[in-house]
Amino acid sequence: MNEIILKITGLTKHYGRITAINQLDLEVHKGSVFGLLGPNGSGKSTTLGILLGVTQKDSGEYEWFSQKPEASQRKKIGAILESPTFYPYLSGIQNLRVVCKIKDVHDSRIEEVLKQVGLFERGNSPFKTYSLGMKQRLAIASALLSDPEVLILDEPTNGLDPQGIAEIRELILTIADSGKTIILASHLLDEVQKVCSHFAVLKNGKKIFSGSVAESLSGNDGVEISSGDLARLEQLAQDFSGVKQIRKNNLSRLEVQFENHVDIINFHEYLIENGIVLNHLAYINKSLEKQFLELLSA
Ligand SMILES: Nc1ncnc2c1ncn2[C@@H]1O[C@H](COP(=O)(O)OP(=O)(O)OP(=O)(O)O)[C@@H](O)[C@H]1O
Repeated sequence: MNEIILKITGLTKHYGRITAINQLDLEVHKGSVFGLLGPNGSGKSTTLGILLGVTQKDSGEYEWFSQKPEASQRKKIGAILESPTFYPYLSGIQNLRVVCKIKDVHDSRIEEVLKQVGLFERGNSPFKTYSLGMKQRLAIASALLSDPEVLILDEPTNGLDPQGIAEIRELILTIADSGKTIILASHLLDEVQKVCSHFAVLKNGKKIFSGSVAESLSGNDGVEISSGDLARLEQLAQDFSGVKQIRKNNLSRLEVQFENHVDIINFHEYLIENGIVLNHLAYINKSLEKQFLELLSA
């Protein structure tokens, strides 16, 4: 996952007095599912628009595949920025034929992409009979026609019902498994948490955080423990080096925070060696949501 697919440096865009993107730096690595997370108006769509060459930047640079932007790269990037317009009376297959002509892609790709998005059985039905989720899947199929290395999606589950949302998220993961790099903009933390491997948080056009989702989720916030002899447990916890903080909560359990997560295992072994058997042990995990809200309110 070390190859850099996209590198953005100091990207800035103003709309009159509004700074839509402010000195944005980002790196997206091959094979990752990268989430651009931020509330409405934080600059996600503007960023994607610039990266696709449909919006002019004011300053800063970006490189796709370690090269300065040029038209030929667009073939390697599939994108859905807004709901694409399909002909309502034409079938899925006929609509994709139109896209093939525009993109100069051979028709033989249609069967493959329809299978990929799970629409093969409905390929001959008119577009207007598709559910919203199916329409979105056809849009993704259309973006996949040129077999791009990168797929860019702006709010891919907007307006879908829970089943449609689950299907699209599943599809994104399947596409990522096939080796493509995916960049998606979303204001939904839950979405980023469920499908992305890495993410950056934008606020007023500025990047206020970037990192791996797994690392952010495994943020060691400690454990909640209790035992028959709480006083002894507390004493042992105080004596253990690596314990940052101990607090008795309103369930008469101890919440113990550590300097780093390796210490949790060591800590448990240490308690057993000292004759303490825990009757409760639960990890306390600060959710990504809490971290996200903290970041945005900072
Ligand atoms: N064409 C435009 N003209 C003027 N201002 C714009 C234009 N496009 C975006 N903006 C402004 O730039 C800022 C960033 O907007 P952008 O659409 O990139 O954010 P976003 O994070 O994608 O939000 P949303 O999810 O609401 O689309 C906002 O303040 C928005 O009002």
